[in-house]
Amino acid sequence: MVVTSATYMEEQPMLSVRNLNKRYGQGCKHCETPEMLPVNSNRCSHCGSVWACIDVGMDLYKGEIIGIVGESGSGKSSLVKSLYFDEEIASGTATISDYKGGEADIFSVSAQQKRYIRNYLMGMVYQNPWMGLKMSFSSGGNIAEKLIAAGTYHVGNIRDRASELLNHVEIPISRMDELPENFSGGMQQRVQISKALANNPPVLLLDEVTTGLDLSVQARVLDLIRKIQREFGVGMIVVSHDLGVIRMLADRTMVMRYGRVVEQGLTDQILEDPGHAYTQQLVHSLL
Ligand SMILES: Nc1ncnc2c1ncn2[C@@H]1O[C@H](COP(=O)(O)OP(=O)(O)OP(=O)(O)O)[C@@H](O)[C@H]1O
Repeated sequence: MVVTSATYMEEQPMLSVRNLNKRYGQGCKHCETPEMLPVNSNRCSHCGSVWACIDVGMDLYKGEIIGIVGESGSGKSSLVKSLYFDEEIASGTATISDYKGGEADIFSVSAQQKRYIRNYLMGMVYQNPWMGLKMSFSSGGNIAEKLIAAGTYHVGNIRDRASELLNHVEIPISRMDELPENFSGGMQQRVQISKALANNPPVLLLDEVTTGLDLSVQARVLDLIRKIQREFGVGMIVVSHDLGVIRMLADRTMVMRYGRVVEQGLTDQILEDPGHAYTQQLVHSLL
């Protein structure tokens, strides 16, 4: 399944994903392929394996935000974690226009090339800041780690870039040498965002980044994400179970259930006039 929009059709997508399948567990003769499972489940009742993503496809264009919604366990996080190589996929392909002219399947390249892609071409912001930040490093040190991985070694340059990034996410420069452990949840998310942006990646993946934050703190992080989209033209995939977040951020939305994309389209259209019964249920639960 592929999300496209006439507005973007003339450009080359920054990120294209095709037929992505992700399974947790060894599988058995009853679940060798996801099609062998009933449509209303993605878990094998025989061996307990889960097909977390089934035949997922999308095209993400420059400066666009695609929202991914769905109830808990629908496969949203597995999708972005697979794209960031945190998880091994079972099958599928993905290309990035800034990588080898958009010709190479990023899932098939070497571990070293995957590290390159993670360092230069994609940034990831996790729901849990402990996954995205080293809490024993200062916030500046966290950004430095990402810069060093991409070949910036000059201390002065690193501090300048870290100051610029922290300033951008409204963390006082005076706190650059403090451990993020001592920061509030909203501040930790902003440090994570600055770290993810360190090497100007064209694609940013955000997994439930405002979940668990107070509403006012949440609003500030959402504003920041919008600002980054406007100023840097970064393409983003935003995972959220919260349709309010999706409404505010996403140009287009994919709705996932049991690992499959059940509906996709322009966000306004999906929220105003949901076609699939499951989306209708999600939208009505928000009202
Ligand atoms: N490490 C894992 N091992 C085994 N199964 C997993 C693992 N991670 C996720 N799953 C299963 O894969 C399916 C999809 O999980 P995933 O976390 O991607 O869903 P989600 O839509 O992001 O849910 P949530 O909103 O609760 O984070 C679920 O059935 C989940 O139990």
